[in-house]
Amino acid sequence: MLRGCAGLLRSWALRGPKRGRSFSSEVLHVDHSLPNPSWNEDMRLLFDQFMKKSEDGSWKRLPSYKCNPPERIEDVKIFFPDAKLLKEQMSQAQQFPRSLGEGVGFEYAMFHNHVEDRTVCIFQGGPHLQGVPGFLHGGAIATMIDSALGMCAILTGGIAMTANLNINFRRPIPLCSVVVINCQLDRVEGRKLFVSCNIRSMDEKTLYSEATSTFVKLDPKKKN
Ligand SMILES: CCCCC/C=C\C/C=C\C/C=C\C/C=C\CCCC(=O)SCCNC(=O)CCNC(=O)[C@H](O)C(C)(C)COP(=O)(O)OP(=O)(O)OC[C@H]1O[C@@H](n2cnc3c(N)ncnc32)[C@H](O)[C@@H]1OP(=O)(O)O
Repeated sequence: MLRGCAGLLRSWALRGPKRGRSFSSEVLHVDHSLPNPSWNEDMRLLFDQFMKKSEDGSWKRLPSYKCNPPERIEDVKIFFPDAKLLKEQMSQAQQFPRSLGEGVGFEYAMFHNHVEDRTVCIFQGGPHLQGVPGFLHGGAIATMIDSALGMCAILTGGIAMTANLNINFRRPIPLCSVVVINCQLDRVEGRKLFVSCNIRSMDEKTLYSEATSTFVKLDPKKKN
């Protein structure tokens, strides 16, 4: 199903990539987990359904930006005191899944349920994420899985990194279709957070992928 893809490519071709643009702080601090014109009907429908579920406070939409705010960078610096974070590099740094143009890469929104330790990510993979013609690249799928599982782990356990990620790709995901990544925290053992997820079609009939992962909470006593 390539619904919406042609239109996206057309608008990308018409506008062209914004070459050499320096990002203003306004652009960098836009919340990208809100609907934009590239979202197709399915994506909007799911978004609205989860916003409805968020009304009683059980689910919370997770805002998402191209750049981490300074306080987040400070949080992480505690664990990497010797890291040479060059000012110039840091000023250009962006969250990988937010680094592509609107509609052509990773379009997603995440919602978290603190009581159930679950994170849901609705994901529309754009035309620049192609692997086998017409389908998403496995690396793009892995990126979204890692990001969604990462949020699930970090929101429960604090700052942690992916130590291990196992994915079974069961069915190819059509480019520009909308899928749902359902993540859950399975258990915690010391600093290890065991999380898992599946990726399903909107109607839940197709199981595209399943994954399990171990995140390890960073230890401030260790010099990373
Ligand atoms: C990721 C930074 C998050 C920053 C958060 C900040 C702000 C939040 C804002 C936005 C969030 C944005 C994104 C979040 C979403 C996505 C996150 C993406 C995450 C990544 O994309 S991240 C990149 C890839 N990731 C790495 O680059 C890790 C490289 N790696 C290491 O840095 C170390 O390896 C580390 C730290 C993992 C562990 O090192 P360590 O020295 O602290 O711990 P140690 O080795 O002692 O192990 C302690 C216990 O974990 C067990 N253990 C260790 N390794 C294991 C493995 N592979 N499999 C199974 N179990 C394992 C041991 O067996 C022991 O278990 P036990 O205690 O039972 O003996």
